[in-house]
Amino acid sequence: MTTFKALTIAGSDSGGGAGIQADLKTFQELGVYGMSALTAITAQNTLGVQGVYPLSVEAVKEQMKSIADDLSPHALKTGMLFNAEIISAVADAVRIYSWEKLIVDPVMIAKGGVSLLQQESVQALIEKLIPLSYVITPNIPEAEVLTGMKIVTDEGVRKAAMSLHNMGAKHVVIKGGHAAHPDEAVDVLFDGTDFFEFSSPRFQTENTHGTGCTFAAAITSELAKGQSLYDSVKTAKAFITAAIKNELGIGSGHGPTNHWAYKRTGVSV
Ligand SMILES: Nc1ncnc2c1ncn2[C@@H]1O[C@H](COP(=O)(O)OP(=O)(O)O)[C@@H](O)[C@H]1O
Ligand SMILES: Cc1ncc(COP(=O)(O)OP(=O)(O)O)c(N)n1
Repeated sequence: MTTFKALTIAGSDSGGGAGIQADLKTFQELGVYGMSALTAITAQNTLGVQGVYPLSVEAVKEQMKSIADDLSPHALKTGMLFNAEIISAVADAVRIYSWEKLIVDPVMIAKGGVSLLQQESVQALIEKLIPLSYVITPNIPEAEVLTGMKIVTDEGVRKAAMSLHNMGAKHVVIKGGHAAHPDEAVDVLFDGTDFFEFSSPRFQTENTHGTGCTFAAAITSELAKGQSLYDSVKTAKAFITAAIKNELGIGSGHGPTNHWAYKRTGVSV
């Protein structure tokens, strides 16, 4: 039996709802062996981010080398990368180690407004990492920063997806958590030719901390297992919908999602 392996290159969320912790919980729930290369440590809880401590680029490089030397991943995702030096090191590693199926979740700002990516590093993301990506998974504000477009309509989402594809991303998934639809949360996949929509009811809840990380990690897990991108996004949408719907209700701010829910309850969308 093959053991499918996935790697997350991201920051630590001490509160366990987002970042590396969300990614590893998702990999585990979806039956994939999870590995991590930490880029930064955040002191964080459901109330916000209290501290950000980036690791040295050498520390990030060494973790990636250790993994490459022994435990080659079937797919990998990036989350919080924090600065241009780390972005460059990750892009180099993807090329040097011939890592395929790179999912770039272009994390920029945490819910409370704290920056998880230095503003001047956006260009490095565009020039170095996006062209290597198999899928990029921005939310709407991230897609706006990357494309320079203001996105207010469904047509705007599609134009931004085309623009990200033109930047070199093989596929684009624009997440709809921040869209204007009052009743639905709609994510849009663009494969360079066609658009596909994945929709769920929009839940009225404050407990959506880490939804973006979890959704991208679920796509990564399914791609690691060899599923098609369409099926991977479909499963990821069901996973995140179950995780939001069955909220844990912990913490007094924006609570984390429920990573157990998909396997325990199952949700088909
Ligand atoms: N209130 C909600 N109800 C249902 N699904 C949601 C809700 N908020 C976000 N989602 C879903 O969670 C995933 C992450 O979306 P989004 O919130 O846009 O990302 P991010 O956490 O990066 O800002 C997407 O699949 C989105 O459709
Ligand atoms: C360490 C770390 N990485 C990423 C995030 C952002 O997570 P996201 O899934 O976009 O969720 P919110 O921050 O919007 O709740 C993070 N907060 N911390």
